Amino acid sequence: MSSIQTVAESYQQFNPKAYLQNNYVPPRADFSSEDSVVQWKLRCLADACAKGEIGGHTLVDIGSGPTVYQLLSAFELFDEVVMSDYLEVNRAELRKWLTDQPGAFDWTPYIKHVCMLEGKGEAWQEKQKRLRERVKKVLPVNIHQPNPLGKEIRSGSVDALVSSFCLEACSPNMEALEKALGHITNLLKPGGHLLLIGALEESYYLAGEARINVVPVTEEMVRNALSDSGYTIKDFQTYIMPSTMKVGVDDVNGIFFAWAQKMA
Ligand SMILES: O=S(=O)(c1ccc2c(c1)CN[C@@H](CF)C2)N1CCSCC1
Repeated sequence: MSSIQTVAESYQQFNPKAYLQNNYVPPRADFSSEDSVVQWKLRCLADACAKGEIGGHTLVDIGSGPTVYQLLSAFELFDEVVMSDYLEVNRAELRKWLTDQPGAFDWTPYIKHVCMLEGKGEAWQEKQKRLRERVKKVLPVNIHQPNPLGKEIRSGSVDALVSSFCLEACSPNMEALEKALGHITNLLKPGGHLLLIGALEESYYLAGEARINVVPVTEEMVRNALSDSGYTIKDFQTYIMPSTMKVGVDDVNGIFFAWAQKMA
């Protein structure tokens, strides 16, 4: 069995609800503190999207998981958004929220915070409604395939990518991570943008019964991988996870945010 197959096996036990509870409610989702990781991450995304350099027709979110918050700033800049995940349980969780079904995760605090950051005085319900309308597809994805989204999305056709906690959490080793980065980069038009978020120096995380191995990466490793894949790095920020947010669900030491542009 290949090491990629081993990764796929470990994800069969993945529980989206447990993952959401571990990471997206307090203390990690603490909106009361400016120093919290949730405020830092939403600010990184909002600032990059406010520069006026990112935009176009199609935005693809690679490895969405069961979360939508990563798109709250970027989606406004595109006509269509495609979300994706390897697991049907995650795609189902996304569709539950996108169609406002009972039991869907409540992203309201995140939507309200991004509306505040954008400072347009917009009602959060309006942004929520627009995001739900803008997401046109929720597709299966496999980053270890040369065409991660199959025939649905052609190489060189995508204006921008977002990807959060995916590459390092779905690859057996750094070599496979770098190949996977190359696969998703092929989806981008030359000059297209990548907003990449991930865990620093994390070796595992828990999601219910699942214990997932993670490739521990440093800032330097991520910078080198992006450069080797033909990107110019436009911004790179790191957040050191405070002890109050180390709650036993993983051994993450920090979070990185990278804004990179595919060289023409
Ligand atoms: O940085 S988080 O605490 C976070 C969010 C998700 C994850 C981790 C950390 C670390 N392990 C990852 C394994 F894939 C998942 N965060 C949660 C609040 S919103 C911003 C992101």
